[in-house]
Amino acid sequence: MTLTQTHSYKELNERSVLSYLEDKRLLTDKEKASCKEVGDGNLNYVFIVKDEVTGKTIVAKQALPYAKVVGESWPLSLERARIEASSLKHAAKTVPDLVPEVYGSDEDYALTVMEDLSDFTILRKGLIEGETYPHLADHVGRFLAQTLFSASDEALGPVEKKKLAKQFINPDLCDITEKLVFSDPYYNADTNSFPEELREDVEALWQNSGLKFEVAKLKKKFLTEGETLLHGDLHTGSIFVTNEETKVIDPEFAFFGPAGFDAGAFLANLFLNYLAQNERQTDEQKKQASRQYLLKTAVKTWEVFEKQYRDLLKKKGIDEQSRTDEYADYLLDKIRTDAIGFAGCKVIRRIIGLAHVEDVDGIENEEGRLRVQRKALELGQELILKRNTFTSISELVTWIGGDQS
Ligand SMILES: Nc1ncnc2c1ncn2[C@@H]1O[C@H](COP(=O)(O)OP(=O)(O)O)[C@@H](O)[C@H]1O
Ligand SMILES: CSC[C@H]1O[C@H](OP(=O)(O)O)[C@H](O)[C@@H]1O
Repeated sequence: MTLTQTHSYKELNERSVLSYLEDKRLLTDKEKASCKEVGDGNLNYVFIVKDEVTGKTIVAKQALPYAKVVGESWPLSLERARIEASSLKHAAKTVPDLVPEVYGSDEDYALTVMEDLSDFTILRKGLIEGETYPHLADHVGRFLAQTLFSASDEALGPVEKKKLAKQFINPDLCDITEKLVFSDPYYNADTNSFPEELREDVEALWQNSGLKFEVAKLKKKFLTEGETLLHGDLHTGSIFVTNEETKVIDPEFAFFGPAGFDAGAFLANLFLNYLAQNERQTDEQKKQASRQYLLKTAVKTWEVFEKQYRDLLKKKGIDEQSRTDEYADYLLDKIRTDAIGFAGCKVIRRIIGLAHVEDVDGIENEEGRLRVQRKALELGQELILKRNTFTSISELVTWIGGDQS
């Protein structure tokens, strides 16, 4: 549903969002409702609203005209709210069970009203606690296969694909990724944030011209290869989980980019948690169990993705060229190699760049935290430099398990 657009943008708060929702008939009576802002992300407000008359809860997410984490000095287009709502609706066509239902969106207010997932846990938080989720790999593998295939040239044909791509031109948010993932961590940028103790390691990375050349190639892919519609920021803070279900949220970075980017982001965040568990978990058995789970999840996610993507190409590929086994081999090799390289960039940005992850930064023991940060920098660089040498994610994970203990 498109909510009637008769107003200009206003930043909402816990009171005014209730008036707004009552006005749009998404709430019975604002006097019999409660609201809490719970946004812990870098960019937006997230209001959880309870209608005390019906007992139902909904979520209203509003984009701010600037990056919340930085402040008004970093202006950002409100377009991202439309892109997020459109992306969720697009994903719902193929994986309705893996995204929150969108009840309405309002472009003027940069607002999306959606299903409340408060009964779920943010995957990053669960993994930090050493939790495991039996269906996660199946669900994320299916999410990747279905969403990446459904917007590709092979599924839509070039004309329909370009028409869809027009709706997901996302310059501001792509610019954030271009800077924070592919540029700033590789020189002495103001946005960077790392402890002084890491300076030597970071400066060595800045001196590594071979590495920087490979990052430049990966950045070029991100800038120019509009293969399919991406989530654009598929880290473990963008995934809600229970033991049975998985929901992918927060696709405001969606755009047409290289197909390996989302898998790379997901793998990078599993690997960061894997490294962090070494210092977080004191019980040796539990440590091994959770680390094994993380590596197995990486492998299984890829296997599910690859099998389903191959099936989709074969059954739904638009022309004969895209239905051959040779073409599937070629495409999946490319996606895997790119994904490993992007994973490396995503690991490095979380150590050197502006936005860090709780998995690592939340390690209380400073020496332990620095050990993990150094391991992550090593791993990130190896992923980028060796991305062409791995013939499967299973081979990559075996190497990580043996080398990066
Ligand atoms: N549909 C939802 N149901 C319940 N909580 C949500 C929902 N969407 C977001 N949240 C909460 O808000 C937080 C920030 O949401 P997110 O979409 O990641 O915002 P941002 O774009 O600012 O990163 C999430 O970590 C989660 O705690
Ligand atoms: C200035 S935005 C930094 C960072 O935040 C985004 O993540 P999220 O919205 O999930 O908090 C994205 O990863 C950006 O690179």
